[in-house]
Amino acid sequence: MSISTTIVIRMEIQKSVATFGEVAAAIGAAGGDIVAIDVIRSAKEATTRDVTVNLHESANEQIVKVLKSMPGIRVVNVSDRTFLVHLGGKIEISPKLPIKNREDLSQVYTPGVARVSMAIHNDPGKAYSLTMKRNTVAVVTDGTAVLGLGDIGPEAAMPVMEGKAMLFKQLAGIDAFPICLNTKDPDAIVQIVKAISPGFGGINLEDIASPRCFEIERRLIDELDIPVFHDDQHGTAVVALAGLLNALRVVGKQLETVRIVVVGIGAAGVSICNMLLAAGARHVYAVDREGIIGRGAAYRNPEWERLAAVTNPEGIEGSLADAMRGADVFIGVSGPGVLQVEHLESMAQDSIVFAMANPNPEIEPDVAERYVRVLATGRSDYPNQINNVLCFPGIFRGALDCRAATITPAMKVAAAKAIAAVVQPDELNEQYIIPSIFNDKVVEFVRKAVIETAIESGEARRIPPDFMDRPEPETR
Ligand SMILES: NC(=O)C1=CN([C@@H]2O[C@H](COP(=O)(O)OP(=O)(O)OC[C@H]3O[C@@H](n4cnc5c(N)ncnc54)[C@H](O)[C@@H]3O)[C@@H](O)[C@H]2O)C=CC1
Ligand SMILES: CC(=O)C(=O)O
Ligand SMILES: [Mg+2]
Repeated sequence: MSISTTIVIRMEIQKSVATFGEVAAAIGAAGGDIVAIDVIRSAKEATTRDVTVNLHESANEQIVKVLKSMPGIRVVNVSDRTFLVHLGGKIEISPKLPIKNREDLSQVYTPGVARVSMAIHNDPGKAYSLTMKRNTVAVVTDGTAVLGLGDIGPEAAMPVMEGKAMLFKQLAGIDAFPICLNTKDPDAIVQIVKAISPGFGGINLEDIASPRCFEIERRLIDELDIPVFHDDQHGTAVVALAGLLNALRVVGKQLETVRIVVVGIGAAGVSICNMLLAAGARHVYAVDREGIIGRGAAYRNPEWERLAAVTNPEGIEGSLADAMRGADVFIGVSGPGVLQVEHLESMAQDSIVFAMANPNPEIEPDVAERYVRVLATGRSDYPNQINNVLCFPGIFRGALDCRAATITPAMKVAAAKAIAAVVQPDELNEQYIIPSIFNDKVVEFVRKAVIETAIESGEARRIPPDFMDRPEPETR
C-alpha cells in the first residue's frame, strides 16, 4: 500500500499552447486529486500557478513526468508538504521568561543560579521543584525498529522521535527530548540512559528492536527511580486492549471466551499478549515468522518461552492460517501483507481485525473491510486508529504528576479502561471503537485513572492538588 501525501506543483502554462483544463485532466488521469489552485503570476502569454495535489505516494513521479511531457507546461518546482513541515526539525526549546536586564541575568544565571544549585545539592529532591525535571521525558531510541521500517539508524529515527515529542507537548504539556543513540549495545544503552536520567522525570523508550528491548527496559526499571516505559510494548498494548474491550461490546462477545490471534511477537506483540492475559483473555495464540508459538518447542527468546507456557491452551501447531481458522480477533503488529483475504474468510462470524503495523498495515483496509465486522489500523487516515499516541501522553502525565517511580501493570490496565470509557455507550459502533487523539478527554481520563491507581497502590510519591481532599477511593 502506498501512503497518501500532498504535493504542491508550481508550473508555468503557456496560454497559447495549453489550458489549465488539460493540466487538471492530466493530473486526474495520473491519480492525483487537485485540492487547491493559487495563481502566482499572470501575464499575457503565460500564467504561473501553484497546484496542490493529494495523491498516493507512488503516483508522485508519474504526475510530474506527465506534466513535464506536456507541451506548453514548465514545471518550476515540486514541493512535498510532508517534507516541508520537517524542514529544520519540528521542535525547539524556548525559555519561559526573557532575560531583559542585568538583574534578570544575575537571577537566571550566575551568580543567583548558584544558590539554587546549592539548594539542590543539599536536597536532590528539590530538582523536582527548581528544574524542568518534573515535566520532562527523554524519548530514547537506538533506531533499530523505527515504526515498521526496521533498523534504519539513529539519524533516520529523529523525525519519528521529534513527532513523539510534539505529541507529548501538545497533548499533555510534557517537554520531551528526542535522544537517538549511536549504539545498539544493551549495556551501553542502559549506562547512557542512567547517566542522563538526572535531568528527566521519566524515560520513554521508543522503537528499540526486540528482544533487546525487554532486557534494556527491565534493567532500567530496576535501576532508576523514575518511570521507564517502552512505548512500543506497553503503550501499544494499552491501546489495543482499549480498542478490543469496545470492539467486543460492539459484537457482543466476551474477552474470556474469544480466540485471539496476535501476529508479530516482538516488542508490541509480547506486551499485547501479556496485557490480554492480565485482563482475562484465555485463548491467545501468538504467531511469528516460524508459526504458532507453543509448548514443546524451545525458544532462545525468554519472552517466547514464557508466552509458550501461558498461550495456545490446546497446543495448536502450524502457521498463521492454522491459527486464524475460527479466530474471533486478529491483532497484527508485524508488517505489511501478512494477512490475506483467505485468512479473514476462515475467521468466526463478526470478526475483529486490528492491523496495526505502521506505516503499512498487515492488510489493506479497503480490501479487508468487507470481510470483517470491526476493522482498525494504526493509521490516522482510516477510522479506528489504534495507536500508542492514545496512551503515552496521558500515562506519563499521570505518572509525572503523582511522581510514581514505576508504571505498574495495574496502571496500564486502568489506562486501557479509561481510553475505552471515552467512547460513550451510545456512541459505540463498528466505525468508532476508539477515541480520536484530538479528543481532549483521552489524556484527562488516562491521567486520572493512572493517578488514582498509583494512590491506591502506594506508588504515588506526591498527591497532585486536584486529588487532595478527595474521598478515599473505594476498595475494588
Ligand atoms: N499502531 C501502533 O500503535 C503501533 C504499531 N506498531 C507496529 O507494529 C510493528 C512491530 O513493531 P515492534 O513490535 O516495535 O517491532 P519488533 O521488531 O519488535 O517486532 C516485530 C515482530 O514481527 C515479526 N514479524 C515480522 N514480519 C512477520 C511476518 N510476516 N509474520 C509473522 N511475524 C512477523 C518479527 O519477527 C518480530 O518478532 C511495526 O510495524 C510497528 O510500526 C508498533 C508499536 C505501536
Ligand atoms: C506508533 C509507533 O510507535 C510505532 O509504530 O512504532
Ligand atoms: Mg514506536
